[in-house]
Amino acid sequence: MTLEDIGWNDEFEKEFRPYAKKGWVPARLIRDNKISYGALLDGPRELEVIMSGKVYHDASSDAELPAVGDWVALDLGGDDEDHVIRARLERQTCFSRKLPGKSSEEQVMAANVSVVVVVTDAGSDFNPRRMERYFMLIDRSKAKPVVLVNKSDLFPEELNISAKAEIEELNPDADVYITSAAKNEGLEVLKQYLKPGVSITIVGSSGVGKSTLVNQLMGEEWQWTSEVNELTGKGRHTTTARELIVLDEGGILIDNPGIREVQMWTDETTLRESFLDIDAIAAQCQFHDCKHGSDRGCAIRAAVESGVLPVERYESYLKLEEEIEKLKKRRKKRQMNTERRAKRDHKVKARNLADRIDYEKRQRPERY
Ligand SMILES: Nc1nc2c(ncn2[C@@H]2O[C@H](COP(=O)(O)OP(=O)(O)OP(=O)(O)O)[C@@H](O)[C@H]2O)c(=O)[nH]1
Ligand SMILES: [Zn+2]
Repeated sequence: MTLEDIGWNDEFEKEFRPYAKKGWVPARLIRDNKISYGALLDGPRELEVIMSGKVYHDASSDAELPAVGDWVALDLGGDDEDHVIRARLERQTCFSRKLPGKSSEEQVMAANVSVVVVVTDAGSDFNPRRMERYFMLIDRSKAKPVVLVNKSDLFPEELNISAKAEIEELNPDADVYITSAAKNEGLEVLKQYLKPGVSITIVGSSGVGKSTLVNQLMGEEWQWTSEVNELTGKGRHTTTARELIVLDEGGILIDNPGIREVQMWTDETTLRESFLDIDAIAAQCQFHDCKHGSDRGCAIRAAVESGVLPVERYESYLKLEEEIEKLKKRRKKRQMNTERRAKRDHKVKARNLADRIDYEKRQRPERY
């Protein structure tokens, strides 16, 4: 397997030249362990690496820190020494989200991904608002949006077709297909995107068929979970790790829990945004901390009384925080599972990043 097989190209090569002179080597990050990263190198070889204090301090925001999918310049350490990220190459695409709420902090889910596949279905998962949200993220990332209306075997053909049409109307740039991952129907359309060196990622709600799709793409011999070695966390394929899979027929699949989590975040933002009109009315309340009950000067109450705001709509607004709370619980659960896995798979050498950098400085003072 070559570097090109995992996404290396001329542009990266050019940018890397000065780093090569320093004796550093290119590597692609495939896993974010918070303290360390999993990196894939020529060979292929997988290493656990850490970022240098300089890379950490030079980043003016979290989004500038190395992320899954990034290409980095790696300073290989000898035995018992750390392998250190000295620089991050410019991202050619960047699939990221802004954290909800007041924070404007951006979080990178996957760098250098050319195609984002959104999986949905024509049934209970179908949600044009959520789909719009995905499209916004993909559009900003510069990746190509592809949508699969999956589980086609469960729904009448007309329903699948109208779901497809509705999605196409939302975004003329998106390629939309009707598929059944379980029956391996319609998936051949993905071949046109899965070219050597092209990275794709798959998003969509839980249970919509992402893992089933991945299994089909990997071919019969691959089992997404059962073939993963419990100790190393690596798949049976020697050329790949679970988070970055080089498909036999070309194409690089990037998948991790952080990317999968985008759906919950998307749902929260969509929920909030669907009540912007009520937020606007609430902003007119006389008191900042108005409970919209018997409070004096309540604009919400006035709007309900005058019929401007239907009472049912106000009631569903009241459930909003409850819904978001539910989403957060699910997110937390998923995060805990991920962390548990990361701890099991990798030895955590220090409690936090600052300790980690400190440790490195003490080990190799000559580099600072
Ligand atoms: N009938 C039908 N069932 C499907 C199809 N694709 C997936 N399923 C089933 O849906 C269930 C969930 O599928 P998964 O592939 O695990 O869903 P996922 O999107 O990976 O879910 P998370 O891992 O929670 O994100 C499984 O029981 C699959 O067999 C399909 O095209 N048709
Ligand atoms: Zn009020």
